Amino acid sequence: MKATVLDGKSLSLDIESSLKIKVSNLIEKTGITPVLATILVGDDPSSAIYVQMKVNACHRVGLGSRKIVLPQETSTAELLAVIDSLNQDESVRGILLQHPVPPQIDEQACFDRIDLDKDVDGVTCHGFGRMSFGQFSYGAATPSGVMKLLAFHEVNLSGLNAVVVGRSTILGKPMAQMLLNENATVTICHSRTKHLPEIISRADLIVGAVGKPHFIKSAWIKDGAIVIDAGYHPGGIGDIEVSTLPERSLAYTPVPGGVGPMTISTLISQTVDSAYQLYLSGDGSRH
Ligand SMILES: NC(=O)C1=CN([C@@H]2O[C@H](COP(=O)(O)OP(=O)(O)OC[C@H]3O[C@@H](n4cnc5c(N)ncnc54)[C@H](OP(=O)(O)O)[C@@H]3O)[C@@H](O)[C@H]2O)C=CC1
Ligand SMILES: Nc1nc(=O)c2c([nH]1)NC[C@@H]1CN(c3ccc(C(=O)N[C@@H](CCC(=O)O)C(=O)O)cc3)C=[N+]21
Repeated sequence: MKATVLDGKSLSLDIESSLKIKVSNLIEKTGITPVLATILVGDDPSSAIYVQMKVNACHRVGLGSRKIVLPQETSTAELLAVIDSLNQDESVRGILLQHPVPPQIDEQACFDRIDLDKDVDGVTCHGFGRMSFGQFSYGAATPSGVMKLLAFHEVNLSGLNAVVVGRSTILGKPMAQMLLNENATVTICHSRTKHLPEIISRADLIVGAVGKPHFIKSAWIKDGAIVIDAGYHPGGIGDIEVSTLPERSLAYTPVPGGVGPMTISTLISQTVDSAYQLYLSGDGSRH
C-alpha cells in the first residue's frame, strides 16, 4: 500500500491564493488594510521564527501585521494592558499571542483577554466552549488546520477510533473535541497515560501533539492508520517517527509540509474572516 501524502503545503498555497483575492477586494471596498497583531514575549529563538512565519504569511496575502515583542520579565498585568490596547484598535482584526509565555505570566488569563471577535488563533476559553458546543467560533488554528486537511482529502471520521497524544489547550484538547464533533471515538493520552503503545496500536487515526521529537514510534502504529503529526521541532522534525509509514499507513502528514503550513493558512484565513465580518457586515460580532 502506498499512503496518501496529506500535503498541507500545497493546500495552503491554494488557500493563500484565494485569500489574496479576498483581501484585495476588501481593501478596495473599504480602503482599510486589516492587521494581524502578533505578540511574542521573551527571546526564545524558535518562537521568534514561528512568529515571523506568520508575519510573512500576512504579507503574502496583503494583510498588514503589527509585531509586538516584549521582554522575558513582562508581568501578566503588562501583557494584559497590551492586549487591551489591541482590542480597542479597530484596524487590528486578529491577535496572536505566541505560546508558551514565560512562567511568571498567567497565560490563560492573557488568552482570555483577547476579544472573541479577534481570537483568530482560537485560544480563549469562550471560543473553545462555543466550538465544543457546536456554535460558531474561530477554532484553535492547528487543529482547525488539521480538520481542513482531512476534509480536503475527504476522510470520513465518523466511527473512527481516534487517539490524540497531548492535551494542551491550543492543540491536543481542541483537536480531540473537533474529532468528536465529527463523530470519531476519541481517546486523549497525556504524560500520565499507561500503556501508550498499546492504545496507539488500536488507533485508526493518530494525532501526535506531544512536543518531543520522534517520541511516537512507527512500530506502535497499525497498518492502514491515518497519521497526523502536529509536532514541530527546529530543523523540521515532528513528534512521530516516520520510518515505514509512507509504505503502510493509509495517509500521513509529512514534517515539514504537513500540519505547520495549515496552522498558518488557517490563522490568516480566520483573520480575513474577522475583517470581512467587521467591515462588510458593519458588525464586529458574530456571537
Ligand atoms: N505544526 C504546528 O503548527 C504546531 C506545532 N506545535 C507543536 O506540537 C507539539 C505540542 O505542542 P503543545 O501542545 O503546545 O505542547 P505542550 O507542551 O503544551 O503539551 C504537550 C502535551 O504532551 C503531553 N505529553 C508530554 N509527555 C508525554 C508522554 N511521555 N506521553 C504522553 N503524553 C505526553 C503532555 O501531557 P500533560 O498534559 O500530562 O503534561 C501535554 O498534554 C510541539 O512539538 C509543538 O512545537 C504546536 C502548535 C502548532
Ligand atoms: N498561540 C500559538 N499558536 C500557534 O499556532 C503556535 C504557538 N502559539 N506556539 C508555537 C507553535 C509552533 N507553530 C508552528 C506553526 C507553523 C510551523 C510551520 O509552518 N512549519 C513549516 C516549516 C517550514 C520550514 O521548515 O521552514 C512546516 O512544517 O512545513 C511550525 C510551527 C505554531 N505554534
